[in-house]
Amino acid sequence: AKARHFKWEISNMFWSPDCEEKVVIGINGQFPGPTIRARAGDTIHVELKNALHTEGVVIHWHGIRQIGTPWADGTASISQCPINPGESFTYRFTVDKAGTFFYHGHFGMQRAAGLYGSLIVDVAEGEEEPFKYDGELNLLLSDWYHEAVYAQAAGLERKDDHFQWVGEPQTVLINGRGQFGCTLGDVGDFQREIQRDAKAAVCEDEKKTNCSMILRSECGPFCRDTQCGPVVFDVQPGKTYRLRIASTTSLSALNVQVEGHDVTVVEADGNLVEPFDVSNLDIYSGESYSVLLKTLKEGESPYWISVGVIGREPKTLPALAVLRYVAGSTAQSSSSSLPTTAPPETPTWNDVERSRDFAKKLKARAGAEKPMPTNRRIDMLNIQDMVDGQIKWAINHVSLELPATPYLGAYLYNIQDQVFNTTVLPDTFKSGYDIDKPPQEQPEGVPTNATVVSSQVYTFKHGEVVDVVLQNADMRKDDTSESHPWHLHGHDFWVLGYGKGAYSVDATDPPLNVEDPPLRNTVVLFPHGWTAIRFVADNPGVWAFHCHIEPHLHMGMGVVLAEGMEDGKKLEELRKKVPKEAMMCGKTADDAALAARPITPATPPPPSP
Ligand SMILES: O=C1O[C@H]([C@@H](O)CO)C(O)=C1O
Repeated sequence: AKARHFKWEISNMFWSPDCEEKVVIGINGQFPGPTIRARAGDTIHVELKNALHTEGVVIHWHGIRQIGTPWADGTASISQCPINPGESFTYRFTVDKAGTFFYHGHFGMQRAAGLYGSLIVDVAEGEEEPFKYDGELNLLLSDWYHEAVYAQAAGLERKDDHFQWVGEPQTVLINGRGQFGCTLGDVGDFQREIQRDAKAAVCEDEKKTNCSMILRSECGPFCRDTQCGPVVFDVQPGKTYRLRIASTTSLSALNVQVEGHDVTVVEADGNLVEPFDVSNLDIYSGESYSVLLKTLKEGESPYWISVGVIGREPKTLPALAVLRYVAGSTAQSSSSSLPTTAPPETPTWNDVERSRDFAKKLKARAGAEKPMPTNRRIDMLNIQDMVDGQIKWAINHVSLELPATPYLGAYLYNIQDQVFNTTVLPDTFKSGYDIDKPPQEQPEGVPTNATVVSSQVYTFKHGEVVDVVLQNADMRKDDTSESHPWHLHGHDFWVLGYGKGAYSVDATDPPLNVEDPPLRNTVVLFPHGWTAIRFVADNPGVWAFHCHIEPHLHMGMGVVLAEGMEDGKKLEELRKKVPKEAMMCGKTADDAALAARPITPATPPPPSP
């Protein structure tokens, strides 16, 4: 295993992800940030300088479990203090297993501002994947808003009738590239409508070399070498490629299709799955997949890779990339043509049955460890409710509000009650809650508008095996319910099942899958349904578990899990390992400073004459 060192500077910069110039948060002048590539067992050292002038920053390593390094999880207010403008912080953690991951900002809505990149871990030296491939293509998917995240956040916080939802994104991006209001391929009426409304973009410098990729005249041209030029993947015929696909969208659920090619799913969230073939793949924010694609014979024309919105009524054009066949070793093919075919159509956005069927196809790869029996079940009712004039998302009627001091620091210095509300969160919600009614219209006996904003946590003894049943319900509007991708920090979990309506132990049909459930770190909760997962609380730390939709988390849709914090000895060990700079804020600032001070007494001042 190796130590891999990276030096990053994070700053605001002008960029044109979709041909419209805006400000993004970049790393070392790049958007998306640089790809981290490592092998399982390696240690990653990222020395990060915050060159933003007006806000702190943290980076979360999505899907990395941070075993024994909870302070490196990169969640502001939970695992560390934000790194102040001008200051540096070094993340040090082990990537313990192979897989397709990514990293992103986890303070405010910085992920939606473009702070993300890929993190790819290969198997350890000398080890092999149980499948073979000749090459890799990497697709980091995201969505992009023209409105600055500060305006988005402020809109979500407005009171009463002034609440301003972020709406659908302007553009879907593949590897940080997209074309606003414009599509490279021939499209249907709905898409033409969106296109007509939007401004056509032009190549930044048409005379630049390599501007060979002239696209549809009504909205182009786009040069391949501009920031919004389409992604073109060159492939050779008769080979197998591993497509690594990860989604760090702020809002959108996506569906990915490669025209003319079925793919075989082999990995989900860094875990091997029993291979299965699909013609298209759903991916929610926070998820990642690897699929194998077999290329066709020589002389094929180019094909579209299409990434469209599902789950919410789309107002955003599908993103398109090109799969270009090049013969033999002439990788720099002169061919500049786009596919002449119509891009594959995205499945109907609200076909939940189709999406649920896809989700249910995922099973652990044969031979994987089976889950152990559970000790505890927590039901988590997901609702949207009004609190003091603000629209909030809440779990069991508690909407998460993060404290100024990191929870982890509060435990390390034993000052929990100075930092957050220490009343533990309830393991269930009031029986009789009608999930088919909005919170303000609950039947008698069930509290209405009972939601509070709070910093409370769930606590777990080391080694507890915990089932969580996420329960979806009506939003504030009757008969409406949305899908939510839930992401757990610090662990993978088994996905035991998905169901419709209200969860009930007796009526669970089919029963929960404890035979071959897939391990994941993100799972979708479908509209008006439930999702059951199981995890082992064997990684002492304080971890977030939340909806990965950026505006929903901002509206309180998450919970905090304090795990193994009851063991004084373990806490003592942990305290010695945590970099003090991680806790130099809020109520832990003094303790951390004290602990960092050298034992040797300061030199006494010279005696006055
Ligand atoms: O949190 C949300 O708010 C809006 C809507 O419910 C209120 O305008 C929406 O679609 C969300 O997902």
